[in-house]
Amino acid sequence: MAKITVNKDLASERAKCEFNVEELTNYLDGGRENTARRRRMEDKVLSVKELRDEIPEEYLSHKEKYENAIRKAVLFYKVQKSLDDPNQSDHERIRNSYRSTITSAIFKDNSPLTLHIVMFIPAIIGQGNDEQREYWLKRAKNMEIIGTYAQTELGHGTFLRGLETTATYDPATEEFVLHSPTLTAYKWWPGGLAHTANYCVVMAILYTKSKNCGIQPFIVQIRDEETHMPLPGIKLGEIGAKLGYNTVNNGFLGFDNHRIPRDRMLMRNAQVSKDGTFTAGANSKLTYGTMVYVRVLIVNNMANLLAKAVTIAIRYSAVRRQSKLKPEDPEPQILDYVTQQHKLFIGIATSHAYSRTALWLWDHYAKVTSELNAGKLDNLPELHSLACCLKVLSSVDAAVFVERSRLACGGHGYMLSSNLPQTYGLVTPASTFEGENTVLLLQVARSLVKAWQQMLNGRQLAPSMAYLADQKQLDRWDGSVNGIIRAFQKVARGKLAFSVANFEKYQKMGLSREDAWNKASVQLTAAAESHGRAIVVQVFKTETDRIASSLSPPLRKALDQLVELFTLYWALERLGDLLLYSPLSEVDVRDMQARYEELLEKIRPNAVGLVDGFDIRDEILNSALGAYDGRVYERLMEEALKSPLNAEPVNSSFHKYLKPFMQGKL
Ligand SMILES: CCCCC/C=C\C/C=C\C/C=C\C/C=C\C/C=C\CC/C=C/C(=O)SCCNC(=O)CCNC(=O)[C@H](O)C(C)(C)COP(=O)(O)OP(=O)(O)OC[C@H]1O[C@@H](n2cnc3c(N)ncnc32)[C@H](O)[C@@H]1OP(=O)(O)O
Ligand SMILES: Cc1cc2nc3c(=O)[nH]c(=O)nc-3n(C[C@H](O)[C@H](O)[C@H](O)COP(=O)(O)OP(=O)(O)OC[C@H]3O[C@@H](n4cnc5c(N)ncnc54)[C@H](O)[C@@H]3O)c2cc1C
Repeated sequence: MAKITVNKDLASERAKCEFNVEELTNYLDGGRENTARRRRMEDKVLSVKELRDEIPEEYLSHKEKYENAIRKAVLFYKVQKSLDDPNQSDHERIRNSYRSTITSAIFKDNSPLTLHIVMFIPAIIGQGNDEQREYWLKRAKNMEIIGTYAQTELGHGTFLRGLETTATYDPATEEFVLHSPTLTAYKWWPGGLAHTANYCVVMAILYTKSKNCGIQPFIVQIRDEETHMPLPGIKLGEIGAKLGYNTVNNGFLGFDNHRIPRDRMLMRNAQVSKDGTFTAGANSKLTYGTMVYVRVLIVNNMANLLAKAVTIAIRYSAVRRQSKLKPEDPEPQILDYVTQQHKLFIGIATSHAYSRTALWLWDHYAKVTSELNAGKLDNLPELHSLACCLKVLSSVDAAVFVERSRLACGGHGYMLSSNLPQTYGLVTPASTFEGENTVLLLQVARSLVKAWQQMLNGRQLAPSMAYLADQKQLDRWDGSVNGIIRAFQKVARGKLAFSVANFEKYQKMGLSREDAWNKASVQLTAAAESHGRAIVVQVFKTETDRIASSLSPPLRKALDQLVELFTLYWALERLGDLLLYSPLSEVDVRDMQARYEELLEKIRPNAVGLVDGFDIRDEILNSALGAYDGRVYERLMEEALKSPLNAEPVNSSFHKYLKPFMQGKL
């Protein structure tokens, strides 16, 4: 194997690291064996030469990008399938894949098969009855059919009860008639819908016996299995170029009285019998289950994407030298500027916070799902609320800290060859998809207001909200991490109390419940956000304490520093709230600021080790700035030379336009 020459600054950073990087990687993977398994899988995928791009994706046309993505998606799927362990349960498979970022080595802008894996298959699992699962899952898992999840319409994404696509049952033929009565009823957005999928799960308003029976899922064939032509009564196309996700093939779909057999309604929850009788499910919101599942997965996806961005930015900051700290000294590494540490170390801590939270949430999701399967629905509302608030916080924080990582790389962060803009393109839509963030915060607020009323009635609260009933005053600020967590809970409680009071006040003033809710909604969403912050900080601390207890002291210390940094960062960001709702004094604030700065200094020697610990290979980072060897300038030039404009010394436009223009002939 060729010896790698590592940039000397990066090499000396690695020499400084106080803990064993491999131990950190094993900790993140959940054990040495998991690290080994992940690496074996990466080796195997990366050994397939055809999965690499010869021409960087960004220089392909829109159509070429899609065709290239499909070529790779098919090959990638086959390689992955050959590595699949059939003895793993779905729960284990997903948990074990939480640290896998290998998809990024193949697609800078995501795969056109994403929705098949992430939503079509899970929708069949969650919404199909046993018979339907038996038939459709086999076909979907073998890739005999490719599907997507078609819910959003041109006119409605958030408000599901406002969807316009109808599925009207015709007992004479025992069929549903799918119809898009208006332009705004067209399905719009589903990934893979345009030219990839031949089936989809369509969410439509069911009408039977002339009654609206709410939104139900239908499995609908949209293209011929042989020719791939759209079926009669189906209008299909692609929605066009976007900020990111350009290889995901998002599409539109309209129905012109398209008929499907009765057994294509996914009937795990609600059913329509042959004569058109509708039987409702135990809870109509079980129909929304696929979204809950993806919201849970998004938390982890955000942690991984942020780990990528911050790895690139930290390594670059160790290599990049700029300006002067002291006139007599050489230019320092930009990582020595405390402002740079302030921009980036929080990204490392945040990725850790959400990867721990994501695993905790996934286990909680699996527990509640098995209860739901046994007909016990009590914990569904809390799961919905948790999935909403953690999806919101993880997507917001990831977008902010990925963009901050990009800005921290100066001009070079603007280059696509840094892979930071594309990474931002992958995180930012997560604030919109699977439930727009404000809307989800309002769902969380709704559950908090309900909990508040339950508390006043002396009823027990769900575990994640139990702190609301804690009436004890926080009479002394002790500044410890646990003390700050309690203070965050007091903030959430105080903001909730304030918004409930306002909500009630507006109603007493004569506003309807709905108008009062709308008027109080800025405060309500703020309370929901604070509730989420309190949960993330607490889960990060307790899960780190629980899992890291057996680690070596130096690694344990480094992880504790990240927990403390994360806690202090948010305390300082939310000073106004803490001053309002906790016994924080000016002296305490100054103390926290000093501790925060000390922490930056303590983390500084470990910064490169911490991102090396994420163990994200160069092929996955796909970045001229972030590669392990730190050959930043050489890679930037190598990538620049790949620009098609550099293939010839004079471009033909010179002769056609510039020269005549400059000579006054045009
Ligand atoms: C099988 C193998 C899989 C392997 C996978 C492994 C790895 C995958 C690898 C990588 C991928 C990882 C992660 C994924 C990353 C990226 C994702 C990729 C692509 C994303 C593509 C995007 C897809 C989409 O966006 S799909 C469309 C999503 N759309 C939405 O989310 C719409 C949002 N709107 C709503 O949810 C609802 O309209 C609403 C806002 C909740 C309101 O609904 P409504 O009916 O009006 O209810 P309300 O009246 O407000 O409330 C009534 C009552 O119901 C309760 N409620 C609401 N929702 C739920 C729910 N979901 N569950 C339970 N309860 C719910 C609500 O609280 C209220 O209760 P109350 O009356 O008691 O107060
Ligand atoms: C990259 C990407 C991929 C997607 N993939 C899919 C897919 O595969 N399948 C699919 O079905 N959909 C998909 N979607 C669609 C996505 O789920 C919707 O965009 C999302 O649910 C938001 O709906 P909307 O676009 O209608 O926004 P809107 O609901 O119109 O939101 C616009 C604004 O109105 C505000 N607003 C709306 N309702 C309220 C309210 N009740 N209270 C306060 N404010 C409100 C929002 O906060 C926001 O500021 C995808 C979207 C993106 C960006």
